Amino acid sequence: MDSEKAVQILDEKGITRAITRIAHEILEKNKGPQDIVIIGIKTRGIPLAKRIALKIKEFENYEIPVGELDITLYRDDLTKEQIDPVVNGSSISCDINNKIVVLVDDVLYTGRTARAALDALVDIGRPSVIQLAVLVDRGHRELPIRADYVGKNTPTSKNEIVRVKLSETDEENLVVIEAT
Ligand SMILES: O=P(O)(O)OC[C@H]1O[C@H](OP(=O)(O)OP(=O)(O)O)[C@H](O)[C@@H]1O
Ligand SMILES: O=c1cc[nH]c(=O)[nH]1
Repeated sequence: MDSEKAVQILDEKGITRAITRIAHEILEKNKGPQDIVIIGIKTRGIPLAKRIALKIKEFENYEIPVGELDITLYRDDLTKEQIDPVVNGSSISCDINNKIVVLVDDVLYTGRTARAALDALVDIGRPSVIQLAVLVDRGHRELPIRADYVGKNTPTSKNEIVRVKLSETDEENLVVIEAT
């Protein structure tokens, strides 16, 4: 851990256990893997989405399509001057119309990223249901958003930061809370 003030809340095994549980819960809630599309929100939602899909493949021998969503253009704090039409890193090659879309992100905090993701999704298609899976719910919602699947509920104070590190993006797997 880099910072002396950091407190580890999940190690590599804990992250894997949380992903395994979320994969089981997704299958249970939706009565199997049919018609599910998993979409990761940039940045760390994408590797988490792929890990969940891989678990479902292990359990059910069923390949769930995985997409990538860039919510940058849908942020509610984006000013007109910041809007750059070339910023669109979304990559969703499968049809999401009438599908069960499971959005995946690493941290749920104010809910503003999840809200932006909903806007981005409805511009792409009309899923039958949209669900939300997060590795960590740290509270402090500013919008009426809740997650359907939560790896770990972690009460935090507003002057803390939850930092998720994944081997795909950060070369290690852990979640820490840091004081700012
Ligand atoms: O509920 P919220 O208040 O919106 O906070 C949660 C979001 O904040 C972080 O993203 P960040 O904007 O830092 O981008 P990153 O994922 O690319 O690091 C995190 O990955 C979530 O997407
Ligand atoms: O603590 C936080 C808040 C938002 N996003 C994060 O990744 N961590």
